[in-house]
Amino acid sequence: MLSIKHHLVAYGQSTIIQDLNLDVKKNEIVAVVGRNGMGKTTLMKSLVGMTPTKGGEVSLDGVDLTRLKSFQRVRAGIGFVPQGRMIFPTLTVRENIETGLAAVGEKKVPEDLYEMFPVLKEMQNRRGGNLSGGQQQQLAIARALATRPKVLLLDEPTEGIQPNIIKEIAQTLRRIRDERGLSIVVSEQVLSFVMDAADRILVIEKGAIVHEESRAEANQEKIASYLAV
Ligand SMILES: Nc1ncnc2c1ncn2[C@@H]1O[C@H](COP(=O)(O)OP(=O)(O)OP(=O)(O)O)[C@@H](O)[C@H]1O
Repeated sequence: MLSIKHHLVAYGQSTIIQDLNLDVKKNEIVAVVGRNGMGKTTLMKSLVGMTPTKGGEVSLDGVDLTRLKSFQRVRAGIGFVPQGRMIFPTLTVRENIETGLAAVGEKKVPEDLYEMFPVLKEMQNRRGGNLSGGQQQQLAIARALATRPKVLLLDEPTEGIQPNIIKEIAQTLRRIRDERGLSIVVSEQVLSFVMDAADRILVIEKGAIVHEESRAEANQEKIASYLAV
């Protein structure tokens, strides 16, 4: 499905992602966990083409993305929910989703997206900035799903979200996976969320995967030790 080989990302002289290898299977939810500054955002941005890569190969369903620009990667099936959600606060909910549709040349918000997020239908004419944090996260996910991705990337989706809503986001991700049959890669620091949402957990340190476990067999203490400051 998503195949990342010898991935290398650097800002100038400083290498941030070092020879990272990862295969994500169809229908799999993979969490990449790590402390602040370990390279999670850089990894996500480089996969969607917002940060240039220095080496390696990225392919999706056998299509080589390595040399594609961001909009081409989105058309090839990469969906992205950025850190901080980055919804457009002065646009309405519907207009926010439409910005995602524009990326793939469509206009009308598909009804199945509103079925998945009924609150967004109710609030479709409200400004995005007036939604709660959890609702904004749903909006950012809906905007990304509007491009009909094969793999959805989410960068720290629980950041700034109330603890009781964090559980809902985990359920939403599993529901999206079950209903849409896509793969998900999510970067995180909140271990409880990862244990709710992911099938496989990878620990990133200084841009390299240093530990990997399936959720079913995960040693939470060990993973927590990587997250401790
Ligand atoms: N545009 C940039 N230019 C130079 N260095 C950068 C740039 N963006 C990030 N870095 C550096 O790259 C490293 C990894 O940062 P990154 O944001 O990917 O980490 P992160 O794991 O996502 O952390 P956070 O949880 O704080 O977002 C850090 O040392 C950071 O200072």
